[in-house]
Amino acid sequence: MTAPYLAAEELTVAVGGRDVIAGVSLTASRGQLIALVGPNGAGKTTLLRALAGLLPSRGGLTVGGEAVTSLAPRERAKRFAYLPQGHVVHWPLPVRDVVALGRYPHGAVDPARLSRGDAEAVARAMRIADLDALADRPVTELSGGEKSRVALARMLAVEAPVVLADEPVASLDPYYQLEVLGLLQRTARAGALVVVVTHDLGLAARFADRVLVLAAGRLVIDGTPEEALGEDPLAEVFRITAWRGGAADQPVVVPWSAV
Ligand SMILES: Nc1ncnc2c1ncn2[C@@H]1O[C@H](COP(=O)(O)OP(=O)(O)OP(=O)(O)O)[C@@H](O)[C@H]1O
Repeated sequence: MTAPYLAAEELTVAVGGRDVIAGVSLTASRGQLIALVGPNGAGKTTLLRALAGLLPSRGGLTVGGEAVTSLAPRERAKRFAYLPQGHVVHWPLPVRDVVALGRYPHGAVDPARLSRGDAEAVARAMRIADLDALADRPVTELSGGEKSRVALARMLAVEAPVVLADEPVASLDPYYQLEVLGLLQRTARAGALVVVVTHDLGLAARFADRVLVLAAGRLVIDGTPEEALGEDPLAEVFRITAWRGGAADQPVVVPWSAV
């Protein structure tokens, strides 16, 4: 196992006067795809934002051995690529220019005048997200799923060591759900630490190396998909039963009934 790249020690996040995240400790290495799961309101988005230094927190938080709070905003934006939930762009910019916004932390302020390195990163992200055919279309005219892929490509264009994606497949059809999880898995295999928030326990089981289960702001399970999505955690945390099996050496979890 490679050395931890991201470390949180007793991380606590207060929102609206109460601790929404309470004493979360974890370490994570580059090369891993981690699924962050939990019921509605458990604190997944809050934890993801806090890990990127987008929310003030108490406790320890380091990235690459440095305190996240010690990093200048631009340096933080280079270390953490963050895909917010339900991301929308309201300006009718061409898809390619929206993806180029991902190079802003690297100093690219004008999509029409990208350096060669920035242009190559944008082209890589567009290709990975299967957007070449949409490159010149105004982003406002795309379908919800197409917009999601643009947001994903913008995030990938950062080429950051840590990728934090909040429900990246929520509005995608099954083909692109599998494609996007597959590409995030390849991004992890290429050396990034990828954390994905999802309600799709089947995709979490199928693609994640490790699953973090959050309940009422606490990290209650940190384990393999088999451990984290076993019968007891599903009943106690998610209040469901599931059909569990395996295919091609991968765990299969199909939510079955509410308990
Ligand atoms: N700005 C805010 N002010 C007050 N409370 C907030 C704020 N943002 C989040 N919360 C509360 O913090 C808790 C965790 O919210 P969060 O969005 O992190 O949960 P989540 O696990 O991502 O939920 P979901 O699965 O529904 O997206 C919720 O109870 C929510 O009401």
